[in-house]
Amino acid sequence: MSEHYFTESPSSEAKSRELNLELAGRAVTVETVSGTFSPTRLDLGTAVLLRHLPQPPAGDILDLGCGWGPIALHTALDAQSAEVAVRVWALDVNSRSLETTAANARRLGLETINTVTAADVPEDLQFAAIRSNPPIRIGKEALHELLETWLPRLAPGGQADLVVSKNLGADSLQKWIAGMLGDGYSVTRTGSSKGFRVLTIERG
Ligand SMILES: C[S@@+](CC[C@H](N)C(=O)[O-])C[C@H]1O[C@@H](n2cnc3c(N)ncnc32)[C@H](O)[C@@H]1O
Repeated sequence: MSEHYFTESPSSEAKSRELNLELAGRAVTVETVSGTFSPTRLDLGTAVLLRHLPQPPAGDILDLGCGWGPIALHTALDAQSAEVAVRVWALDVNSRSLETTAANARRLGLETINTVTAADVPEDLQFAAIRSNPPIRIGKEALHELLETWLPRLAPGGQADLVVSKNLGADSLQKWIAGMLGDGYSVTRTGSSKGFRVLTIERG
């Protein structure tokens, strides 16, 4: 049986490859590996999100479900160019994803990226920004649990940006997030491109 990209410890043979792409306006070469999400190219939804993201705010930024790291790498590169002090928490359940993101951060000399599992994140830490192409395929219940865990950890004034395929329920997810977070947050669709929605959550 083939493994899911969200397997904690992939057992299939790890086949690495290099991808040349542009992140935060810079031509870079990164490593990807089989057994992680979208190892052959930058995912289309992630590309939509990266084009949409504002300059990162200073502080702690969460890449929720980092895969091989495109969102964390883009954020750290963008912060470096703008001379904004960030600490990027690249979080995943998949050990191979975490190793690959860490290798990519080293390759690009980005010391602001911290690769972590949920247990490594201090309980009282709040995030100035949360960025994610969330793992819709883990199922509705698990996805809701994941978002319920992390979205309330936005700091006051913080902003989360999520990209979700329209066909995979972006509009109903937007309503569910608004209901789950309640007063004190706004949840709006701020982008729509190539079948993907960007949902932006702001904490007042
Ligand atoms: C759609 S992929 C996006 C990967 C990467 N950010 C990208 O844009 O290419 C979602 C990621 O979430 C991870 N994931 C699944 N369940 C998770 C959980 N409970 N906690 C953290 N990450 C999880 C998966 O392993 C996967 O890497």
